[in-house]
Amino acid sequence: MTLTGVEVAKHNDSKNCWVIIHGRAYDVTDFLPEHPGGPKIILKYAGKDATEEFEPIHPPDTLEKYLDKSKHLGPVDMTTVITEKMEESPDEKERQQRIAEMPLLEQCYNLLDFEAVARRIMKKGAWGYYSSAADDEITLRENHAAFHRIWFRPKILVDVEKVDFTTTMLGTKVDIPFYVTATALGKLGHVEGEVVLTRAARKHNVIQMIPTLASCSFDEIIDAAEGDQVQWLQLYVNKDRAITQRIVEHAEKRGCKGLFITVDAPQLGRREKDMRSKFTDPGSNVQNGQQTDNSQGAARAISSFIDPRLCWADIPWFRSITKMPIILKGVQRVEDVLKAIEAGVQGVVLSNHGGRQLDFARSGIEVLAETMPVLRELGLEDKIEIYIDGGIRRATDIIKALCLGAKGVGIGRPFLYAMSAYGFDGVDRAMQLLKDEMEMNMRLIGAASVEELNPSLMDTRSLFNHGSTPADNLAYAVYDPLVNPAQRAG
Ligand SMILES: Cc1cc2c(cc1C)[n+](S(=O)(=O)[O-])c1c(=O)[nH]c(=O)nc-1n2C[C@H](O)[C@H](O)[C@H](O)COP(=O)(O)O
Repeated sequence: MTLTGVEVAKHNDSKNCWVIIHGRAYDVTDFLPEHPGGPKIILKYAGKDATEEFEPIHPPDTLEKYLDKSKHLGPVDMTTVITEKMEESPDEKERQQRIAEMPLLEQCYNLLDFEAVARRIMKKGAWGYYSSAADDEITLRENHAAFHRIWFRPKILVDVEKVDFTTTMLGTKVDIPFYVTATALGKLGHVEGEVVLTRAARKHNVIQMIPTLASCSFDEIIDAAEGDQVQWLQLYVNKDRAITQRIVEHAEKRGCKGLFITVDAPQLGRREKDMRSKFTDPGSNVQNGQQTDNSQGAARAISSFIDPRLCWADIPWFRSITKMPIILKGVQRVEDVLKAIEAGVQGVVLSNHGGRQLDFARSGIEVLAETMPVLRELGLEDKIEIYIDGGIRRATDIIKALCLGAKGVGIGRPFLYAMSAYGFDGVDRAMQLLKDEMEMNMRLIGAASVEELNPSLMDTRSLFNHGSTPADNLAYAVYDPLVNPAQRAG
């Protein structure tokens, strides 16, 4: 039986709450207290069409999987639904104007150009989620700044007519030593979400790491791959291990070639830009009488399932449930790299989650520089594949990582920004720019293949010296220079 918009609109409060998603009505009254994002955001759409808000945050099979069938109320005649077309706010009008004036794709010459465009044209909530990092975002900026403390010692008179920067990662041959790392909620930036990254990864023969918290369903992303395209799974371990086992076994069955267990997020970091952008709207009637839970940015809202008990004792269990190579993503000190080798995993990603977790964690490149000499001294450098991510924006950053001994690097935000601003063409251009930079810089450093990249090509003496810690933008923005009490009194 087809419902009308008027009928759905009658069920519009916390005692009786129906919503419309993709033209079908659902009774979510009983689900309100269980919603990881809190009841508030659902009640805002009680009795209305919630599709636009639902879409970027939830994979399409969410309601099928998690809402009892008895609550699926059937189709709604959408011609009878009164959509409150939010009168375009002045902000939205200005944003549309910036989109109309945005630079041509060809005017983006490097990965940071995409960030500049994305910042101007993305919706506040989406920009807040992608760009945010933990606390004062010092580590976010350190990730990029650390590369600027490493200088090259290039060789000359080397025949570099032919430069080959292909390599292998976990046994897969790739065109260039980077992969698309896991970044959640792809549909915040682009209506198609993560499958855009899948198509670009295929075109450039690089690997995509599929996030647990993708907007697209896992199977959609797998199905978007073609031929022998390789994908890895990034896993947030669920408190309910049976769910985790199901996810891992399904990923292996669907052909994933690596299990990247995220180990730096027993709780998601406090990302204030993300939190702020959740409450830029002038508030809504649903806050009346509701304890406003403003601790929820998108991150907190979608991550309450993550298990903070995850520990080294769990690794044998993971090895028992899958044949996929296991990589620990988010390792931040050499002692844990040694433990990872002992635990028998195949790799680590030296990473601080793009600065989104522990602020003042060191950059992946610095931890790499700490790690490799120790592994070489112990004769362990071939026992495990080492990756890094965080702040990689130039091919010279990739080359520095490989010179220090990394197998490859993960890149996150740049591809999100390129996708959000220009869709597939943006990601395609971003990857091609890196390939062009890689070819040029390998020639200029005097290396014809990745095998020739080694520590002697660099001067890393300043790398460990944090004298130039990134400016503390937030504190300086609010810092009150009036130090003399008399002045204050004035
Ligand atoms: C930018 C970004 C990064 C996220 C990310 C979402 C965004 C928008 N998310 S998060 O919401 O939970 O934090 C994930 C995630 O799902 N899982 C994960 O392992 N890393 C996550 N990361 C971290 C990512 O995998 C890389 O470690 C990080 O992005 C590398 O730094 P750059 O962005 O500077 O390349």
